[in-house]
Amino acid sequence: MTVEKRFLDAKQQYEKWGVNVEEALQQLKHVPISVHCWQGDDVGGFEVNANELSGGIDVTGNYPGKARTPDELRQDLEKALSLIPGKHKVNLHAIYLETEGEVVDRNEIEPKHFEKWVEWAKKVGVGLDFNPTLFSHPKAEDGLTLSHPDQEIREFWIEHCIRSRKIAEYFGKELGQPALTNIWIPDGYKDVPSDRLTPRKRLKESLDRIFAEEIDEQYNIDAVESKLFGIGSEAYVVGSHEFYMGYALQNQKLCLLDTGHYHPTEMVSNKISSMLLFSEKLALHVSRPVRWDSDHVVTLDDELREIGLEIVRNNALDNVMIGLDFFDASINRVAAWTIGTRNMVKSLLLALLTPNEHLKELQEKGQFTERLALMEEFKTYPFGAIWDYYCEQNGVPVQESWLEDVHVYEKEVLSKREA
Ligand SMILES: C[C@H](O)[C@H](O)[C@@H](O)C(=O)CO
Ligand SMILES: [Mn+2]
Repeated sequence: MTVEKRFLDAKQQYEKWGVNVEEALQQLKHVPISVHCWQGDDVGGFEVNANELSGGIDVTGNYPGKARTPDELRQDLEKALSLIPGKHKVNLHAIYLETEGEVVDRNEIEPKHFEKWVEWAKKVGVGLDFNPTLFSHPKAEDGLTLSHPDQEIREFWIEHCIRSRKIAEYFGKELGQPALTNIWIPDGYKDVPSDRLTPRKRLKESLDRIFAEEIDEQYNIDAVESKLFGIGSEAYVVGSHEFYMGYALQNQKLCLLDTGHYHPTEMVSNKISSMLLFSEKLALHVSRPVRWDSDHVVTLDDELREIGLEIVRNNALDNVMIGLDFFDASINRVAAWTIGTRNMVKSLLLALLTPNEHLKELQEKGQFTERLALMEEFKTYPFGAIWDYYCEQNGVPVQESWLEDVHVYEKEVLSKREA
């Protein structure tokens, strides 16, 4: 049976519930997922004086063929994007600058260092997002940056972040869509602090300095990313969820929720409706924590499906900036991007195909038996036939056939890269 025939049969089953399938597919095409470049080279970057990965994050595995240069990383990203339906964005970190061999420190970065990324983005038709990199640097080695007691170190990182926003503004102007500048810092303490307030006061002052210049949101949108703990900051993180939720609300910035940055039973999906009641937009780093903030490749698990449902139920496809954040070096890195991003798109499609208004009515009427029964039955509705058609319509491989493309790419390209 052809993809289209299966699609038409499945479409009828959803239409029975008033779902407009064609409209859902059209909506989905316009939801960009921000694909994180750092999965492609294990968060290494291209600084001339590159440092070991730090900041309490970790990459495990040594699968051969990782990108070693900007051109290789862009080549790998292009391959992955060719296997993912829809038009997306690529998320860069400051350490992915290109300086023609010149040593450029974090407080010296400029838009010109990202010109090749912009040229590439125009060529492949993607938007760009940006992140200042406040880790993997000598001035971050004691695990404090924007909240550091040493003002000189704070000034260094404040300058880095100020420059990062200007680079994002450059992306926005060049590419005709706003770039998200997301600030995450590793600041915290391994053991129980004697003073939780003072570092947070310093962080607030630093952020106020960083955001002092108003930048038009048609070019740059600011986000701040919270965290619960990291390796070496198990007892206390300066930029906690409460800190950034308050700071974002008070300063009209986006709070960025990373799904690996909360207690294991605390679900980001459960936070979205509350956050959107008080702020117009929010940002996500969709990841998969296994035992800790392990940054596993995103799978189509219950939490991912619930995140998709919350975004759609809250009519927030234009208000939630969806980024991915995982780095797995134990598998083919192009496959990792492909699996994680296709799953994020699947999650949104599953939500768009759900008769959400009907389910809301059942809840309002207290018909909890029907609510539960239907939510469970919809899980086995023929979603796959719709997804396969969406992939075919968008010119990307259907079902697992993309894996063969990755195998060929690995044989012809990745395997030829010496470590
Ligand atoms: C590389 C990213 O900045 C990093 O993963 C950050 O987003 C984070 O989630 C740290 O745990
Ligand atoms: Mn993150």
